[in-house]
Amino acid sequence: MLQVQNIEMRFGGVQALSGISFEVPPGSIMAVIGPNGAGKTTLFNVISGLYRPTSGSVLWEGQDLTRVGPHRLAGLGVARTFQNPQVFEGATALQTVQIGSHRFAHRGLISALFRLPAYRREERTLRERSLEWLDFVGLADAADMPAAEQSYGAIKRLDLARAIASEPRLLLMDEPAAGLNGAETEQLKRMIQAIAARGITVLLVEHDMKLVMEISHSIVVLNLGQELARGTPAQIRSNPSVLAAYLGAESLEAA
Ligand SMILES: Nc1ncnc2c1ncn2[C@@H]1O[C@H](COP(=O)(O)OP(=O)(O)OP(=O)(O)O)[C@@H](O)[C@H]1O
Repeated sequence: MLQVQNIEMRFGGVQALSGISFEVPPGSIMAVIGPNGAGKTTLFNVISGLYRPTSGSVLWEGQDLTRVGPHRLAGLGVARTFQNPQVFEGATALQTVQIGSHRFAHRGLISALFRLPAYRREERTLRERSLEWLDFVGLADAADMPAAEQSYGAIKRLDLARAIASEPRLLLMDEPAAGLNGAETEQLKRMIQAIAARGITVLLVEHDMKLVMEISHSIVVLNLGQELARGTPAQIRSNPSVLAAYLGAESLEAA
């Protein structure tokens, strides 16, 4: 269970977030939405350990993520994707995904240097697992191609495969649909649903209202750093203050 508890974030005189609390039950999909400047990115950065909040905590399986720092997330079963993922120059698609699974590598330097059988076995298993995740995001054919030469949409899918390869129990997604076309967003929707169906908890920050309405079990609407509304897609869609004041009837009706 992810529990966001009374988060407050101040940047100098700017109150970016105040009194933000919600829970995400295991295996469910929760979306954070809101107009520009609402505080979504700030909240995402707090939950993913990038920002230390002014006050409040983010509990994941009893651990406070605001105290551990982003580099320790994988060890706690937490992974994140990026709005604009960077890939290593010269790395293949498969190698990019393997970066995600490397935390499962137990063999040390000596066995790597001498390529001992146990090391080779482990390498083969990690490679096979990474190939499975590449296949999951529809990129099996690109395994040995340079990651950097993939399309923007494919690099985002690669980033998702990298995150999932660490076998997280919680997946944080920063604007997964940004920059994707309709077909790619539809594919993303099925992937997120498949991920949640495996029992992985998903929290996403997203602007694409159609996607949010279709996949979320629960939605938090932020405005000016505060919670404006929270509920199921149907509740949010018919919430007059959300509709009228912040998202605009058009974008919700289109969803
Ligand atoms: N590092 C920072 N220093 C000062 N103010 C900041 C900082 N980061 C965010 N803010 C302010 O906090 C508020 C919330 O910004 P945030 O980027 O979290 O909103 P958002 O909902 O993600 O917006 P968008 O949809 O445009 O990405 C804004 O007023 C912003 O100017």
